[in-house]
Amino acid sequence: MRFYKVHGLGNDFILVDLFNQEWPPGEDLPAAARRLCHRQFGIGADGLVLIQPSRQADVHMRIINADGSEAEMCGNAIRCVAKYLYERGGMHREEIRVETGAGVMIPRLLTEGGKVKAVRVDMGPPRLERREIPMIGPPGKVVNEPLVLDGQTFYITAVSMGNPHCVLFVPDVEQVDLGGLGPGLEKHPFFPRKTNVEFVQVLNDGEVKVRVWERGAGPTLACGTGACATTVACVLNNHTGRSVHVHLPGGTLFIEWAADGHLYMTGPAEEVFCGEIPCEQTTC
Ligand SMILES: N[C@@H](CCC[C@H](N)C(=O)O)C(=O)O
Repeated sequence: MRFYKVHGLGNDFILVDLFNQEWPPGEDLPAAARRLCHRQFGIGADGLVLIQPSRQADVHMRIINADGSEAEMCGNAIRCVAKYLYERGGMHREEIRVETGAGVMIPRLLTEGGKVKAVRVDMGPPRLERREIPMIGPPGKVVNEPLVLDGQTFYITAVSMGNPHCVLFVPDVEQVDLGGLGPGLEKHPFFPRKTNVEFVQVLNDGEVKVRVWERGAGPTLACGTGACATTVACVLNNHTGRSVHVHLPGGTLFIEWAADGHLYMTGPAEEVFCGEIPCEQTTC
């Protein structure tokens, strides 16, 4: 099977195009993702991304986290998918419709001299009702609400961008014990489908610094849906305006929560190398 190694600000993926090759019949997808994403025993990645035919859009994108769980949506992967389709998939047009577990998203290629410089994605509206996150508790939005973990109280804002996010504001992201707090918050009983976690330091009205603990992948260098959820949380807590530069360990995403209620994410996408996975190695 041919694959492409791609990343968005260091959030890296193994991209497999299933338009012209078949996923081996009977091959267990979660187990294959765990093996292929392994940093020492596999190719190494935060997730496995499959591109398949779709009935409602140009393509269907599936994202399997490094632990084998399937996510509804991935912001960094969708930019990589759009760039791949433009450059290698014969979809040489500005807008591509991508079906995801969170609905149809629309990436727009920003080109210069025929080369993709960045991708701007219509990420749709955020979902804020508690049951839509999903999160346990009474109806309503979850804005700056207390959550207790190991006897410590955190104030969280919950946002779904199709996938769940728990946003916490901190004075200094560098002081956060990501490996200590991340897993406990990800698997907190309040979140029946677990959650991604963003620690956010507000720099000014239009800039924040973020460190992410991703559901199913652990600490990553960037998270597109996380940057969108962060912007929404910032606005709901009166910390920033609606256009925010989100600085992540791997680089910066520009997020706008527009008047139409949709989030628009702009950032780069890179292809690093391609290769082939011998059939027997996809069997775990
Ligand atoms: N890195 C992604 C999100 C990937 C999925 C996430 N780990 C989940 O399980 O929801 C992004 O850029 O949005």
